[in-house]
Amino acid sequence: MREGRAQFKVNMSLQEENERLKRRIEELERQNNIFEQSRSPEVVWPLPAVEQLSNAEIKRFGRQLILPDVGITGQKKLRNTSMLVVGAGGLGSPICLYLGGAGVGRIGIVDHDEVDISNLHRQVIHTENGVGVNKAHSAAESIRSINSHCEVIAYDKVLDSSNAMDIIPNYDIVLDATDNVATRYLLNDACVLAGKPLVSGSALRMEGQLTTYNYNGGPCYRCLYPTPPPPETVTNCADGGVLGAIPGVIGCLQALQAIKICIGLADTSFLARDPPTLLIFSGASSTLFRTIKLRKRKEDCAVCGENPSITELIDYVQFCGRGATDKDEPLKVLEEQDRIMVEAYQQCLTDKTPHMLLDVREPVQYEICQLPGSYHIPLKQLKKRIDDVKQELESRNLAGSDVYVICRLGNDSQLAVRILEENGISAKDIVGGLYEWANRVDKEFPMY
Ligand SMILES: Nc1ncnc2c1ncn2[C@@H]1O[C@H](COP(=O)(O)OP(=O)(O)OP(=O)(O)O)[C@@H](O)[C@H]1O
Ligand SMILES: [Zn+2]
Repeated sequence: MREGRAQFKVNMSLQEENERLKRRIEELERQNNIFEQSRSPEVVWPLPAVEQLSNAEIKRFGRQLILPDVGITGQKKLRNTSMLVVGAGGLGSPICLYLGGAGVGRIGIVDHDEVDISNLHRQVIHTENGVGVNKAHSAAESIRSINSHCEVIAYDKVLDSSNAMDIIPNYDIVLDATDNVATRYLLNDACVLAGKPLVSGSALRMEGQLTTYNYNGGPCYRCLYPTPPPPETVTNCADGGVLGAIPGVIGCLQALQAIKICIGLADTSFLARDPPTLLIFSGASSTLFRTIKLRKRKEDCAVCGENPSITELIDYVQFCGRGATDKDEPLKVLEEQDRIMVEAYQQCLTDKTPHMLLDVREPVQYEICQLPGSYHIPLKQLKKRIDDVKQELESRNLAGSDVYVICRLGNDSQLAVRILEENGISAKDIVGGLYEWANRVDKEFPMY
């Protein structure tokens, strides 16, 4: 018996070692790929400077060239500048289209993800034909079809601590078009270390924000936000929704800001004022735009301060409690015993196990689809409406029975279970929510 257990332990540690080595090989292959890419014979580093614009370029950029703010000098600067766009999603789409169209000489695009049909309402650089294609490659193709003179380099990988310093120092201006906190800190630190301005945007629901970090002696992201928010308080487009035109507006402004930095117009822009400014866009309000002054660079900032404690990239997944590919890493705030799989919940239904199903999605989502018999209270109202839950349990003759909690992806439902348990109601989370239900139990269930 004991021998069997010892053998089991040996097998486990061999298996773990095997997994670790596999991960290491993958990591080395990834780094090697980037190295190969940056050394590929067609790509010359740094971007070779062009002294004169060709007749074809003068014709193509005529409408832009006659602007006194641009002129031949500005157009040549664009031609001789390389910009890195991280994220080819809602923000990255207009950024890439306008930078490519404007005549930026070299554009690098980083994105590990593939185009999904639910991206197309806002990620306008991709098409239905591109569904399933890596977004960096899909965006690169679109730019090339708009401006074949633009040199586009697609990096079909996650930008992380292992590769950021191989990529970022090669570019003049960096644009953050990503959607997660870990990448925001990574980009910030990498841009400070490499001395690059970072044009940063964000968009969610009907709102967007824009600012430029590490530019003109201004603050970096860490000067303003030294510590990341708790992972469970961060919402992304998949959870919160977004109207397509919102990242459209912010992405266009990011492209404009990068162009202004490049041609030397940004110093007179409100975004480079002293103190620097954050632009807030509220798509639902009548005024649309407002600006707020940001604090100046912090002398004791951990990365851009006088005596920085961060002098190389750190582990941002650990620092933020959540990674860049948050789709693959659902929140995990509960212990196993407080959660059940969708198949087990289906079994509860078959066995008629006494329980109440609580759906904690927003009303607008609940209207789209719901499981029969579910009781609905949005997560935001749950704390105030605990008595309603208790009354509903009583009116269904279920007092003391478990409450099973469901949401769309299985994140909010975990937070709801915590609230219920804190209030003396026995509750369990349905892992992966309706998404997993639709995937594994009922293929006909509509998913959005
Ligand atoms: N560290 C990273 N490296 C490479 N690409 C990244 C990184 N972090 C985020 N991205 C990319 O940034 C893009 C952000 O796009 P967007 O905010 O529109 O969300 P999405 O992930 O495409 O959409 P949804 O959340 O609706 O599925 C995504 O394509 C994502 O893959
Ligand atoms: Zn700083």
